[in-house]
Amino acid sequence: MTILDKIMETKRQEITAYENSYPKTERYPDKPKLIDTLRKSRGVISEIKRASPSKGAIRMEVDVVEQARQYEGAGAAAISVLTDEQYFKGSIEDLKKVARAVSVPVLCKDFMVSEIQIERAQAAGATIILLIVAALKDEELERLFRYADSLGLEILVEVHDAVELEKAVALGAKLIGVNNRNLKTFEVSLERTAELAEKFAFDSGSVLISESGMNDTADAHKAYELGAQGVLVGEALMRSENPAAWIRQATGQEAAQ
Ligand SMILES: O=P(O)(O)OC[C@@H](O)[C@@H](O)c1c[nH]c2ccccc12
Repeated sequence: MTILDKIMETKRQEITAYENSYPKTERYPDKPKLIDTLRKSRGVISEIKRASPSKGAIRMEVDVVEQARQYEGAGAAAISVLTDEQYFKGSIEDLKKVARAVSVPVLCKDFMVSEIQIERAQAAGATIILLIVAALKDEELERLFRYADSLGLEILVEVHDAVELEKAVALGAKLIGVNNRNLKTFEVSLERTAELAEKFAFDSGSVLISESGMNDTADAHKAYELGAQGVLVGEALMRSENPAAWIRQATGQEAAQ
């Protein structure tokens, strides 16, 4: 059983305890659409990630609001918040706190298998959800995509190979993320972005986002050169003493030191 299988199994158990509906009671600061931001300029989707199955603890004690404000202040295109508790030590509370504090798009980073999680993410202030092609049956992927779309959410569709990319395109996904990390083996390589960028229809109006494994801002520049319009960065920003400078360097607002 791969780690992805294991996470999905846990997730299916976990969500049985969720409430049946999440009324949208709280108002969060308005946020633009990530697709509009990325069509205008390249950007860093900056992640709040306390821990991960592949790396263990990264920064368990992070002040998520403080971290998110630094990201936003440096011009992050969006903020991604891990909400999975068991494997990533995040929470829906982390997401709420961030969504209240910032005016950039907020991505609920979790393993979606059901509509109820999507409602919960939106009620917690997320404007984007993630759907991982490798984790879903075609029918589930399509159903969850349509559902999130009908709620006015943006959907980042994550792919890892050419077959998955075709599925994302067939769905009509506008935000397509190439995960450089294989969620089954943990192997990481920017080659995944290189390979799928060759097959990507850049004139289609969709944008390519290169996810994971950016060790430094030079990696982000490489991803942009390959055609990515956005990069999704977690660990490097969480470990950086100056995440704001990292983001500015990655977007070319500040020279590398
Ligand atoms: O910390 P990194 O290597 O910069 O990666 C960030 C992000 O891409 C990664 O957290 C991620 C990408 N897809 C996911 C799906 C589920 C959980 C996590 C992820």
